[in-house]
Amino acid sequence: MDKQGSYKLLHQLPKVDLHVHLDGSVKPETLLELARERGVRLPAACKHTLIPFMQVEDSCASLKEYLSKFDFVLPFLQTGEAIERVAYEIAEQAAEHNCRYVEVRFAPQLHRSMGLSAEETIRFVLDGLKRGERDFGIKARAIAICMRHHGREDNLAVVKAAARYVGQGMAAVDLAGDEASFPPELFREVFALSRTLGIPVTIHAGEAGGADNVYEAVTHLGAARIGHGVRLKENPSILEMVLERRVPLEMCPVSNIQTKAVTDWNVYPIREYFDRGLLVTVNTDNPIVSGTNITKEYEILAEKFGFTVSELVKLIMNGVEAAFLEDSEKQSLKLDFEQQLQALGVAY
Ligand SMILES: O=c1[nH]cnc2c1ncn2[C@@H]1O[C@H](CO)[C@@H](O)[C@H]1O
Ligand SMILES: [Zn+2]
Repeated sequence: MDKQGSYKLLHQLPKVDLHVHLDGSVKPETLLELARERGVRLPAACKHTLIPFMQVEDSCASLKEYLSKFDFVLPFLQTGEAIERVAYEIAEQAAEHNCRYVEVRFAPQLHRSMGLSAEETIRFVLDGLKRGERDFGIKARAIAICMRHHGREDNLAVVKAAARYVGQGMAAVDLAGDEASFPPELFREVFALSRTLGIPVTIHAGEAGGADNVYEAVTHLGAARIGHGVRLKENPSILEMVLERRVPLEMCPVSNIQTKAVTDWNVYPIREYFDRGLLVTVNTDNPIVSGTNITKEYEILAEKFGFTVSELVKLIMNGVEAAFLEDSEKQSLKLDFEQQLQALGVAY
């Protein structure tokens, strides 16, 4: 199939995105409006010239440098209206790529400088996602993030607030931020609370830290999924454990190259993981910061790693399987995907 034909098919395939950050997905045109409403002048006046301030450069040397990009947008994501809108627009952006199910993650404590409580931030994000579900015909859930550089109290408060919204659109809790400086063992108490309160856990691990962090996340923090897990290959016995326990990996190819989780595409282990039978899923992480979208992620995998259409569909269905959804909801999502694949004439 030619390049255009294959992009078209990848675009049409029903997809999921299990790992997308709210503050990494703000459209430049939206940021311009949010700044105007607040009476703040941005360093660029149109969406094209604003992009370089929001998007990471090819020269990005580390996760830490990548994370500095978020400082630019966060000041404008401090009101209920702003975060409701951005959540809604993520549902819209997902639907534009036939992404039928999306789990949007955000850190409540990063949206409180104008007085919102953690619970209020959650309510506004859930409202935006529900409005998006109605208007764009997709399914959306939220994940609340604890930040590695935040204190124990702040993170415990996130878990408590999130647990109150389980069953109302809140799917799980996560740990994000600077992995190299804050290893997962510092957060045992925080995620013990999530187990007590019965909210599922996913942890960013094996991105800016080694495979040991994946081990810690699964065995001590109770992670049911791992964000990225790129560096899992550094320890074959930990890889074996992840395989045996069938812990899905939320891989985000474009972001993983930018943050230097690996040095280059030729050592990106996604093909190796897939062939070993790991439950690899494909996600965007931060569409605007990374300059990506879910179709592009699959296109890169087809181009660089020779994934066939049926292998790409397997990756997609891994994502459906790994979704933080009730069994009955997952079954109906599966059915929806099978019908769409059949209509596209794609074998599954
Ligand atoms: O790939 C990542 N690894 C670790 N942390 C991340 C990544 N992408 C975004 N964030 C962090 O999560 C916060 C809440 O969404 C963002 O502000 C950013 O600091
Ligand atoms: Zn992430």
